[in-house]
Amino acid sequence: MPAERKKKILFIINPHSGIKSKLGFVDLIEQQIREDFIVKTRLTQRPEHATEIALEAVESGVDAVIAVGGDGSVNEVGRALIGTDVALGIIPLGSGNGFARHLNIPLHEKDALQTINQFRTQIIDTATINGTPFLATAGLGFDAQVGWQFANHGTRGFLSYVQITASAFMGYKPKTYQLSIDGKEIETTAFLINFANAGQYGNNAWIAPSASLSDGLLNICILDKFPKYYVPSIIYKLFNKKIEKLKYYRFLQGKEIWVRNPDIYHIDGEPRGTDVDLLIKIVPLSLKVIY
Ligand SMILES: Nc1ncnc2c1ncn2[C@@H]1O[C@H](COP(=O)(O)OP(=O)(O)OP(=O)(O)O)[C@@H](O)[C@H]1O
Repeated sequence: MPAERKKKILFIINPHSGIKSKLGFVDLIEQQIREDFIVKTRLTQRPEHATEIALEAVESGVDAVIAVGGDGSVNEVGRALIGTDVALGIIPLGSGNGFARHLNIPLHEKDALQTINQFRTQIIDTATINGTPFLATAGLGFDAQVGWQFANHGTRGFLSYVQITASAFMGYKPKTYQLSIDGKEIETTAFLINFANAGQYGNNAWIAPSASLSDGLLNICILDKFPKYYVPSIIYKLFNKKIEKLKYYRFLQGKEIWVRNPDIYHIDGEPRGTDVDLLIKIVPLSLKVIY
């Protein structure tokens, strides 16, 4: 009987993500990944580089590309794999790691590497915003504000998120948005609006606890204007998967959403600006992931 073909996997390491050093990670891969895989590793040299490397890897016939980093890295690798049979693996070494946490991928590197050895896969939905793919969440309002400030902050990691969220909150004013969700028009003044494929921002802040990666729908989460004394309750509910019980929160579900000229937004935590309307669409069952 012919021996089973060895699977080819490429690790793409973002040295800039999170606060943990990636020095020594290549050695750890060599120690931990079983010999029945053919393994290569590459380091990114700049933003978007991971997408270029992953596209080349797809062309060369790999079985999986593993993003070593946070949600930004997962997005950059994942977008090259959408619609192919190549699996996305994740070693969560970012600041928030929201997508990996939603998939229950262990946060400890050695344990996360075991998920690659096991190579269990599932097919999930992804989404696009004006054609650019996202995997976990995209958002407007306060979400986008935090995304901008975090991208321009000198240091990464959870504590930087806490600092930035607190400073962005001071003086933040809710805005009015016009949306069309599967043809239904809505005008609303909101603190933030999140389009959730996966359930959390990262660091276990669950903005959409009931979001599913395989239901063919996005959760459109709206946090209305709220009095300041509600902040402790919002934080508690966000980190305990109870935000859907908050009276200033509501969510709808949809497949295709238009947003009229929102100014700034984020895609998987990475900030973007726009002067055109946004079209956000679910792409059902479009990406194979190792979980
Ligand atoms: N070599 C590099 N130098 C500078 N920036 C890079 C490099 N490679 C990738 N990047 C950029 O680093 C940014 C942050 O990466 P990533 O999102 O993985 O980590 P994080 O922001 O710390 O974690 P999380 O998104 O989970 O909070 C991304 O925008 C990515 O484009």
